[in-house]
Amino acid sequence: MASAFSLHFPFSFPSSSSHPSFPKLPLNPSIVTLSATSSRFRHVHHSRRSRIPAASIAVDSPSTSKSDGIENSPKPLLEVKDLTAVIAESKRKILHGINLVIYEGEVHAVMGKNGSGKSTFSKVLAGHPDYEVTGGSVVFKGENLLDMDPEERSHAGLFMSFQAPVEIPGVSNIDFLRMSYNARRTKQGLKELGPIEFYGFLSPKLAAVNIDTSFLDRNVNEGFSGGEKKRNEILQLAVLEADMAILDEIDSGLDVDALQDVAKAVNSLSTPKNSVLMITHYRRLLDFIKPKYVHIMEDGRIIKTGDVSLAKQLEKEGYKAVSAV
Ligand SMILES: Nc1ncnc2c1ncn2[C@@H]1O[C@H](COP(=O)(O)OP(=O)(O)OP(=O)(O)O)[C@@H](O)[C@H]1O
Repeated sequence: MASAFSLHFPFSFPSSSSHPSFPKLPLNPSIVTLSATSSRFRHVHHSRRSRIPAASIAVDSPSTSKSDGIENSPKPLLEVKDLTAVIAESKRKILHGINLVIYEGEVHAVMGKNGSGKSTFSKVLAGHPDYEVTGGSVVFKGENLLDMDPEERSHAGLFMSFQAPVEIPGVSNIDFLRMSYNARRTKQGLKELGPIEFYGFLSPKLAAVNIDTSFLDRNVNEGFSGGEKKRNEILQLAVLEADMAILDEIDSGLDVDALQDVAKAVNSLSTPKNSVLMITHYRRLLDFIKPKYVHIMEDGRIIKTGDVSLAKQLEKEGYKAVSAV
């Protein structure tokens, strides 16, 4: 389902980054929207401030290859256990118990029929206020993600790219990127970068994503084509150096060249420490960004996990070949 974040965008931002009333800047436009609407979300979780130790989560799925106890072996980055969620307004149950563990350095893909709950899953991870978590747990970098508001999730290193990136009238792309970047640096106890230093940091990233410098002075996503918005999302990801990128249909609406650019940029950001969870309908994306695991979602659950051959089977035989019903 297409995200309606842009329709709900409630802020009217000042036209300049130097405006004094712009104190808390979340780390991407989607998160801006989420933060602005997250009071209901906070209610749902009653601000439980418990920190669930990672060790308490043991998910038995093919994607949960256990750490071998060697000091430098990959650590789990995201651990989702029996996650259930409903639509806040109607209480309709959408997620029926998701189990998934993603280790550092891993790329996972989630595929599934329209309406199977893929976007809902990603939005629940982002803390979208349209959904209430009704059960289960999500641990990110050893901390209880469900206790964090959307902005905190973003500061913690979670990046979400949504199907329909939001537009932010009155805020230039470069101001937005710099403020977002500095907000995370501040959280990390690092000194903010001034405009010139930031431009030096940004320039190679523009080249990697193949975005023209003229996009920096335009308002965030305003008037951008679908493909330009997706590239811009990846530019944000590159700037924020997130630990975990959740990319919801990053391939939709992209021409072949744009798809390759975006994929190349995502791949260039990959390190042994960060991970990607991508939602897609098409195997062609997996030719460019190669996942270690492909998960099939059906009716709000992961019903099957395999490697990329699962996506090939889907393409040939359709979802009936893997359906649980
Ligand atoms: N905010 C909402 N309000 C009402 N219904 C919703 C909302 N969010 C999700 N749904 C419903 O939940 C179900 C799962 O939607 P979701 O967008 O997660 O599916 P999806 O697997 O991402 O689909 P697609 O492949 O078409 O993008 C759908 O029936 C959808 O209509």
